[in-house]
Amino acid sequence: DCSSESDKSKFVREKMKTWGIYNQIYSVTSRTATYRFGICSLPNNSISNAAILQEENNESHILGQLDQSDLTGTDKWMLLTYENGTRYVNTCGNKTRSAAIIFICGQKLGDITVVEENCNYVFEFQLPGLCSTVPQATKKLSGSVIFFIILLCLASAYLIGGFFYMRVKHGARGIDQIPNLDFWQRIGNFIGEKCDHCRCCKTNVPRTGYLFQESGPDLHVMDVQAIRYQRGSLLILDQLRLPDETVYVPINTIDDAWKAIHTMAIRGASAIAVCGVLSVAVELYHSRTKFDSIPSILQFVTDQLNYLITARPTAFNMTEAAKMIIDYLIPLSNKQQNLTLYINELLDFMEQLLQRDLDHNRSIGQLGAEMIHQQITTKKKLTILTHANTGSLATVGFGTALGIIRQLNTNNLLQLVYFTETRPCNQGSRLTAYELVHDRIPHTMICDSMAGLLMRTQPVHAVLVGAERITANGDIANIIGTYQLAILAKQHDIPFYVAAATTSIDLTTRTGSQIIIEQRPSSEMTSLKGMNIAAEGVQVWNPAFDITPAQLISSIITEHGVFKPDELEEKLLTLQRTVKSPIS
Ligand SMILES: CSC[C@@H](O)[C@@H](O)C(=O)COP(=O)(O)O
Repeated sequence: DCSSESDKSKFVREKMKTWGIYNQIYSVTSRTATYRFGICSLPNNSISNAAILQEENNESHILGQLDQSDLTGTDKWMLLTYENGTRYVNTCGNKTRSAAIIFICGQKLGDITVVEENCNYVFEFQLPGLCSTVPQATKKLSGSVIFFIILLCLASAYLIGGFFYMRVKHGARGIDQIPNLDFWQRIGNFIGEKCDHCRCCKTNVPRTGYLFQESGPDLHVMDVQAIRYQRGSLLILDQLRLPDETVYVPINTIDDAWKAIHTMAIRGASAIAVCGVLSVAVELYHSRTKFDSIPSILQFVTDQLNYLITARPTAFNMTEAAKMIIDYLIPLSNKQQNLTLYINELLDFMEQLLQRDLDHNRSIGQLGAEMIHQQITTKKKLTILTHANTGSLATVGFGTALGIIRQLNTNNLLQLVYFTETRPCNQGSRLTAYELVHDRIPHTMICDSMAGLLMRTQPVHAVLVGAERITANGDIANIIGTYQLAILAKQHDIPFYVAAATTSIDLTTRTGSQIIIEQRPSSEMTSLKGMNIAAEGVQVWNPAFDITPAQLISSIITEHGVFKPDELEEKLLTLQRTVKSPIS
């Protein structure tokens, strides 16, 4: 029996009796020895008073005496020690052997681990009775906890299910994967009054961001955006960093815009025009108090718009937008004498360009998809070849030629779109690829030099490109490589379509030969991402655009209809006579 009669030892002894280990004998074998011990009892009645016996190499040692025990603990832990065992000889300081049994919470009753067996002996003894003392059955959940758990499960199911639905069905990425994002933003009022993609905006705020879905066309917030604007602030997606990084950079001044257009951080005829005009709007808005007269504003706006045209002169859209704004301003200068109202009206007018471009592209998409579907008689879905980037990144949204491809895909008429990588600046492999992957449109990329073989060996139902400028006779200037595609299309009897808004049509220039072709730096050809890919000192020629003559073009698809190149001038003049508003 354990001899101590302290209160603690009595308490522990009673507990041990309850759990059925009191007076029991146990054994454990380590790598070097076997230990037999009794819990407050003798493991071997023939060796009197020996509470723990160690058997090692045919020798037996007593590790502690029964009448030299101590028993202590609480209901979470217990400790049984024995002392005054066999004395060590010439080791461990010649002291007597002693041992401790630590009782710990564990599910296997009587499972013993030898923790220490060098001079001192320590054992761990698993005891389920030392684990939680609260019986499971008494842990009842309250009604509100159950309700909360159900709510949590439903919310998780909604979030996880919604997340996958948005991702898989709609191709959503980033924050757009949150189900009903629009709704939560609106009820949570998470976006303030000057918000750019919510429906909570006050209705008297001009529709300056093209993401205002309620009143504008249903351009989805997930569409790639080249331009983000609200009054006083303009951001562009830096296309030089695509597809590696999606970074929006602020355009605070007209100079910022000129540089962004010139370096092609923003490119595409429509996007250039909108970015240029909105940079004037932003600078005008921030410096509005500095103007002291209406003629000074008129002068400022005219000069700046003309300056912006020089950033990339081949594209006509910037010239057209500049002319339209100046044509609007001159009569307004006579009509409106209040400086603040004059500036506000001007800003409203410039901001309408966003919506106009989007409307144009939507119409081009629909008219183009219809026309191609009617003209190309095949039972199969269509395979289209396109060049450069003419999508959301080249415009305010949706795109011109790529807009038609989007529409064909939506109408389930598209089998595949081939697109060229578009050397030297890779607008195809960097930008068109980015949009096609984003929109999950079936696609295959080719090098520019593969177009001939492709048309000869694979079914290609149409070639579809955009335009930087269309002259009165129906010639077009477009990104370099367009001309050779038109010749190849002719050779292989494939229709060659051009998609462009009427804002790209320049009736003041008669033929393509009069168009000034922008020359780009040679580094665009000799290096890639700052790495040399051509021999040092090589001489290069790098025209950004080429001219495709009207006779190689099957049709030109505009927002007002599909025209043959030779009927374009007459149709446009008729339209200009009938359309009243300069923004149409
Ligand atoms: C609005 S898309 C029409 C053109 O801008 C497009 O085809 C094009 O040529 C773009 O050229 P880029 O040199 O990338 O500005």
